[in-house]
Amino acid sequence: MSTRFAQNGARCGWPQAVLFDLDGTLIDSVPDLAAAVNEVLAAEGREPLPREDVRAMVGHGVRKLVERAFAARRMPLDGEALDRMTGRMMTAYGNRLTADTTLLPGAEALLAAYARVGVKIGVVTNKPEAFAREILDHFGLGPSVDVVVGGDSGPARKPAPDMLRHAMEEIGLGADRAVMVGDSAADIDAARAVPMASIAVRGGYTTVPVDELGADIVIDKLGGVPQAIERLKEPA
Ligand SMILES: O=C(O)COP(=O)(O)O
Ligand SMILES: [Mg+2]
Repeated sequence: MSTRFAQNGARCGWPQAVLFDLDGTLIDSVPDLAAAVNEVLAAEGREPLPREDVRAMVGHGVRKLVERAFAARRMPLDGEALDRMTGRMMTAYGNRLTADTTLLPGAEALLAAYARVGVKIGVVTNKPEAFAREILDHFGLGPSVDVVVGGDSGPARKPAPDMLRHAMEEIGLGADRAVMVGDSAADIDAARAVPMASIAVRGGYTTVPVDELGADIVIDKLGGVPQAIERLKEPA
């Protein structure tokens, strides 16, 4: 992070806030998402999906994941049937939010470092807010995070800009004071629509090649965020 922060701890300068996507950016949740969706598929007599397939289905919320999973097992769902299966998925996944989910390397240190110097931290995820909070608390990240906006918090989900704007309203700063860090098109498209600076981290759940997402900077690892932010120009 900026030496300006490191040296004097002041809350001036840029950025004053960093917004993080959750799944594929701070955590690897696919093992639990896959186990839960396979439980719901099994109850309908459907074959399980490999984790790699589920990985490509994450990022647009629980309902979208259920829709994609059933479509992949030749059982397209919509309307009430999709509502019902989404309800089952909420129960199945809610029962194992952190059974096999892991923090991605560098997540803990990064959030703690920003929190220490007074940079506001937001988590902006398409997964339900309560699930996100439970996961963050499980990994001890809750106290470092100033605002959590989930797919059911009210604002339209990413790739719409609304959740990012809402997070900045809660934080009390303009979008030009923040950077969005994410793994997929939903995150980077949302940031561009705000508009807000963005960093894409490789290795997440994107189906679009990371270099084609249109982020201001692409980095290999979460630990590279502070250096990437140094390279981003502070908005006028
Ligand atoms: O699709 C989801 O449930 C969440 O995905 P996100 O945390 O990457 O926004
Ligand atoms: Mg993600």
